[in-house]
Amino acid sequence: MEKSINDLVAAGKMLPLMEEFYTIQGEGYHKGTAAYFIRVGGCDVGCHWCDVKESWNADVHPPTDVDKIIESASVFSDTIVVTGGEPLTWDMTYLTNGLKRKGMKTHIETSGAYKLTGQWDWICLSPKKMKPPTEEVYQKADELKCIVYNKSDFAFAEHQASKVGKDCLLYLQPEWSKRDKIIPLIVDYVMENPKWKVSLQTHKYLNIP
Ligand SMILES: C[S@@+](CC[C@H](N)C(=O)[O-])C[C@H]1O[C@@H](n2cnc3c(N)ncnc32)[C@H](O)[C@@H]1O
Ligand SMILES: Nc1nc2[nH]cc(C(=O)O)c2c(=O)[nH]1
Ligand code: SF4
Ligand SMILES: [Mg+2]
Repeated sequence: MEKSINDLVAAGKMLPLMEEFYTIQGEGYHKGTAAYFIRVGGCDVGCHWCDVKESWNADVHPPTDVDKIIESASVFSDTIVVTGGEPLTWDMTYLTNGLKRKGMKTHIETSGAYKLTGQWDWICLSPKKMKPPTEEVYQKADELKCIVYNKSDFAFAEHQASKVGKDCLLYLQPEWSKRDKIIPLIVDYVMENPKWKVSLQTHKYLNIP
């Protein structure tokens, strides 16, 4: 029994599901768009400021039938955001094939630290110093969303921006706990470097998930 669940997880037919919720995409280019979020557990990137540390340990999130996840996701809206945890810890092929068959638009929030799997209409790449993205994901990213926690993150963001495709949108997002200090720096930076745009975690201001 144990083994067969592990096999199904390895095949991407079951995933450790942390939560699913219908909300408004709060961040980046699609901010303001109603979307159904699928949050998959498991991440070992280890960002010290991560706002969903409860997602890290996959073992506490029940392996869930991906067919059931697809069924519940397609009820609410046609935009599905897969996040985590780090969704690319797992094989996203089966999940996204199922969502595409239902006519859904598939979006992913990822650090890009692991092999890109799945069929995506929108890839939000949020690179982390601890475990940088794989080379292949840079050219596939639709938006690059760099988190700014301190001044040195601007240089990291510029280096990441040098690796993405020419049409990739560039966002700087303040780390939430440091927002009062960082927002003024981001504002100045974007005015001086207008290829960047500001992204805020607007769902936290709206008091929604
Ligand atoms: C929780 S992560 C999950 C997806 C994936 N592991 C990743 O990091 O992209 C979702 C998004 O929230 C951002 N994020 C996480 N904690 C944050 C914080 N404290 N302040 C601002 N953004 C944060 C991440 O950089 C990422 O863009
Ligand atoms: N509303 C809302 N928008 C989001 N955009 C990215 C999120 C994430 O945690 O991946 C997120 C989230 O947790 N909630
Ligand atoms: S990669 Fe994403 S989920 Fe993992 S620790 Fe960093 S912000 Fe959190
Ligand atoms: Mg979030």
